[in-house]
Order: sequence, then structure tokens, then C-alpha cells
Amino acid sequence: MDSVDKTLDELGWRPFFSAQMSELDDSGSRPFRVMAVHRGKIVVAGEGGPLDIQPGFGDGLAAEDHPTVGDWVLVDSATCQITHILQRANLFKRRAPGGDQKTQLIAANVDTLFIVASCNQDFSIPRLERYLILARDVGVHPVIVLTKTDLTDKPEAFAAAARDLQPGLEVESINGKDPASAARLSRWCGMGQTVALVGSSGVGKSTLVNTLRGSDTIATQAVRTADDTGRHTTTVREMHRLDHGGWLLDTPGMRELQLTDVASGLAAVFADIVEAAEQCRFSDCAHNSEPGCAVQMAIANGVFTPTRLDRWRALVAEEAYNSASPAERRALDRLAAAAARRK
Ligand SMILES: Nc1nc2c(ncn2[C@@H]2O[C@H](COP(=O)(O)OP(=O)(O)OP(=O)(O)O)[C@@H](O)[C@H]2O)c(=O)[nH]1
Ligand SMILES: [Zn+2]
Repeated sequence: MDSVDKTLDELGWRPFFSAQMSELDDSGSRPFRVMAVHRGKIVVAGEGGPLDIQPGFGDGLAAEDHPTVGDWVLVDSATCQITHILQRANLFKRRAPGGDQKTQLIAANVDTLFIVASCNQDFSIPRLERYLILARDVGVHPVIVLTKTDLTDKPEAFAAAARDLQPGLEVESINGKDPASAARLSRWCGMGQTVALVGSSGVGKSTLVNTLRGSDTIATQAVRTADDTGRHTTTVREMHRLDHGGWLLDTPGMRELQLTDVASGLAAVFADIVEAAEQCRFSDCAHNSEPGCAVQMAIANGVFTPTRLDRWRALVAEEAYNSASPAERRALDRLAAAAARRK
């Protein structure tokens, strides 16, 4: 791992974190950043070099009170134990696979989320939209990265479609195999900046990571073991140093995040529809053919398309399902089965 002796600034230290130090009044402790979480140890980096810390902080507390990769923690200089986790700028988490709905922390304090998609038949607006919802929900700055521009004559058409997703959305088109082209992303990868990436299989995430890491390519695909869903995932969770001085947080789970508990992200990405729906005459309007439906009115006025409304409905249903308890899910399953029988 690449956490040799680094200054706090190089590691991503910000006023947001230093301001918390004065409040905590813990003069015996110093800040370190969590670089890797292994089963038996947590590796942190800070002034004075990397340290290995025994896990155990947060035992008995809620999942969110455990340290995760990207966290800033205070470490007691005498005992070498974590004394605090500083409040996070943002946090990626998910429900663990399986029925018990336990929360798993994935990554903290990410500055930029690269949402990766390729300029070919795999390009899908609904898929990009899902990742965008996630980014807005977590409160991380999203950048759409379109790869494989070298394989199309019309890269601009893909970029235009992506830019249409939300006003002001940043979109960069690159050939992920070409360092000169991938350098378009360097302004988010500079000293002290932390990036993470999401995108479906085959879009070029590993290729891009290797290009951004330059000489320091991914340590031969880490160790692969089957997780409890039977799929293969890498077991290391760590921060990788990027050529331009930033950090890449590439953890298992980051790549296959589901839409769970993302109601605020959904509302942010579909603000146009949500705002229209608030103007409907009936508060329980289904936006079909009810009188006074402001959503149908907005469609008639060209504010958004019927397809966009359909996508929003599907995502709202999916998020409700993923966020439901097992009992609520069974009820939703029964409703869906009954609806299918009526068709
Ligand atoms: N021509 C071209 N090929 C690319 C580009 N980016 C990736 N590829 C190729 O696309 C294939 C898939 O790339 P990966 O980097 O493995 O994709 P991934 O997103 O990491 O896929 P998973 O590991 O399944 O999640 C590889 O054969 C890459 O060489 C690009 O910008 N241009
Ligand atoms: Zn309506």
C-alpha cells in the first residue's frame, strides 16, 4: 500500500476536519486517515508514517460508528488506539446482502465520484441516472466519465445525452487506455483529493484506474474470494495513490451499489417532476388522467418527457422496494403478484 509518510494536506485534510479538533479537546491524540481496513487490522496514515491499529473501536456501537476507509480518526499517541472518528463529509454504505439488513460501510470522505459509462451499445441513460441519484444522495460531487471514445465516430452524441441528465452536470469523454486522454480527469485527482468510481461491468473502470495510477498499477487484481452472495469480490478495502497526487477509493461494494434509502437523491435528480407533482390538485394524484394534474400539464408543455416520468416511477418503486423491511417486501411482492394476475 502506498501510505508512506505523508503530510495531512497530502492525505486530504480540510478545515472541515481541523475545525472538529478544537471542539473535541483531545490533546493526547493526533489525526490519521484510514487507508485500509483488513480483517485483523486497520492501517492509518498521517504525520509520522503509517500505523497498524488493532480493530475494536466501535465494538458494541451502531455500524456507522465503526471506522471505514477514507475516515479521519484521532489516535491516542500513548496507546495507539482510535479515540474518535471525525464527522464525515460523506459516507457510502449499503445494506448487507442477506435478510438481516445490517449496514455495511463502504467508504467515507470522497470528494468526487466518477460515474463511468462507455460510448457503445452499453450506454444507458437510466443506469447513469441511478448512479447520479446515489451521488446526490450521498452528497458527493459527480462527474460522468465516458470511456471508449476511440471506438465511436460520434462521441459528442453520447456526451450530449449525458449532459442532458441534469443542468450543470460535468461530463468528460476519454479513451481510458490513453494517459494523455485520461489526463482530462486530473483536476479531480490532484494532491489530497479523493475519488471513487462506479459503473457497470466492462465499461473500463479497471483500465482507467490503472491509467490514472500510472506506474503504480493495481497490485495484480488483489485476492479474489467468494463473498456470501457467492459472487467474487476483492477482499482488500484500501486507498490507492494516483499519479497526480490524489487518492482512489476502490472498495468491494462500491461498484455494485444498489438504490437503498436514496429518497433525497431521487428527489434531487428528478426535481422537475417532484416540483410539478407538488402542484397537482390532489395530494394523492397518480399523475395519470386526474383533473388538475400538474405533472401531465408539465409534459404537455414540454417541461419533461413521458419517458422521464416512467423512469422516475420505476426508480421510486425500486427504491421503495430496496428500502423496505423484509415484511414490507413480502407485502409488496403479494401486491405485484396480484397486479400481474389481473393483467
Ligand atoms: N478501445 C478502448 N477500450 C477500452 C477502453 N477502456 C476499457 N477498454 C477495454 O474494455 C474492456 C473492459 O475494461 P475493464 O477496465 O476491465 O472494465 P471494468 O469496468 O473494470 O469491468 P469489471 O471489472 O467487470 O467491472 C477491456 O478489454 C479494456 O481493454 C477505452 O477507453 N477504449
Ligand atoms: Zn398529478
